[in-house]
Amino acid sequence: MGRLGVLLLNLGGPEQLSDVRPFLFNLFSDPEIIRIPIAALQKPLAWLISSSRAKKSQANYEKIGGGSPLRRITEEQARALESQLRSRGEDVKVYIGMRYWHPFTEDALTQIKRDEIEQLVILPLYPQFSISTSGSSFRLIEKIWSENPQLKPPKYTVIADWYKEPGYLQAMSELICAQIDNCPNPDDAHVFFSAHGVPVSYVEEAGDPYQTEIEECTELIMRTIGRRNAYSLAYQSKVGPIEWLQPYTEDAIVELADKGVSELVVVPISFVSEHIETLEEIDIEYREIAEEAGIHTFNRVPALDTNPVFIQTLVDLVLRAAAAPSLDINRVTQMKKKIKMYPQEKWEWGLTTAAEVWNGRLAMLGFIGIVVELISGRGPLHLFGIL
Ligand SMILES: C=CC1=C(C)c2cc3[nH]c(cc4nc(cc5[nH]c(cc1n2)c(C)c5CCC(=O)O)C(CCC(=O)O)=C4C)c(C)c3C=C
Ligand SMILES: [Fe+2]
Repeated sequence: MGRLGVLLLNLGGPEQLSDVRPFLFNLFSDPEIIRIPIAALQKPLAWLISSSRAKKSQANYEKIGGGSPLRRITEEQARALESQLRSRGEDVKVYIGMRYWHPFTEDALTQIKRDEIEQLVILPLYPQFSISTSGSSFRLIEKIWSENPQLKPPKYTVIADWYKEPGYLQAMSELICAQIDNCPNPDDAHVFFSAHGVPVSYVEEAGDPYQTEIEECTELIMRTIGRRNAYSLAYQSKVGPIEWLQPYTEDAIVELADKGVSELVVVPISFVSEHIETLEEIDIEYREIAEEAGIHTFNRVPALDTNPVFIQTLVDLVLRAAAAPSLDINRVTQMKKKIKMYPQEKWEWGLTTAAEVWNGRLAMLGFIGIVVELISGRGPLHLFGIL
């Protein structure tokens, strides 16, 4: 084997308050995050939404010290993984490719080329696959390589998901058990998984396997724990007016309290590092909701960060992937996404799926117009200088 590279994919986060707005602009410019029916409107809409959300988002980042810890933690994970792999005799370099902030995926791929990496293992730091996370990064890599084919290493393989890995399940179980044992009545503690949500349409229309993988993951973790504690799953961090996966975390907490649950062990499930949604949303907002609802013990399970069992799992994943036949991005995406209606560009006459899609797109345009007017106080035609 020639020189091995590992590319860790992650979302990225603003490092200081002035980064928040451009970070949000990058995020909302991604059609895998917010799907604008007309591509030309993606950037103007991203600008509008990021501008209107920036203040609220900045206030939240301010509460956790003025920025996201994601870059620091991902760098620590990369260093830990690299040193473990090197101690196994591998000639390896680990890179970080963030989707929406520094260090960007584009820069990582350029550096990988410069370093003459011969075999690359692409490893998303998301245990479960979603179109909006790993899927978006895979699509970006494909785009960069198709525009600049010389950046593509001679050999590469992709790890699509890894939530079934025994080491990951073990590490999560140990962290959860420690928090169960910290409860006054450990047997009565309710294990409450909170996953980052996605819009329902991602699952029902675009075929995102995310919900299925999250559900399976919680069951596997509970089986690994092997205790009789009650458990449930809810979805957090909803953005915008459309329906996201339910139940929503804030509602589920109140419902559990109404049913008499008073000791909660809260498990962030879709991400392996501390970030704004653990440090602010769970630790501050949801804790407050729980306390008001009468829950007296709210033990949040820490993220894996550089947990040694977790890092060992990443080592095993990389070595196994490097030794196995290559999986390319298109095959992985096809395997993951059972697309029912997107993209749907070919027009057919009649009551066809294409007609439905275009009806939906036109309805969405009308809806976007209303949102633009609500946010800016001016109609879209005025706003874009058309009237
Ligand atoms: C598996 C994890 C994640 C999924 C799925 C996901 C989907 C998703 N997110 C948004 C909108 C926002 N996400 C934001 C930040 C953010 N999201 C994740 C993870 C997932 N997102 C992370 C790790 C972070 C960064 C955290 C940090 O520490 O900086 C934000 C910005 C923060 C805010 O303003 O609330 C937005 C907005 C959508 C729309 C979506 C699915 C379509
Ligand atoms: Fe998100």
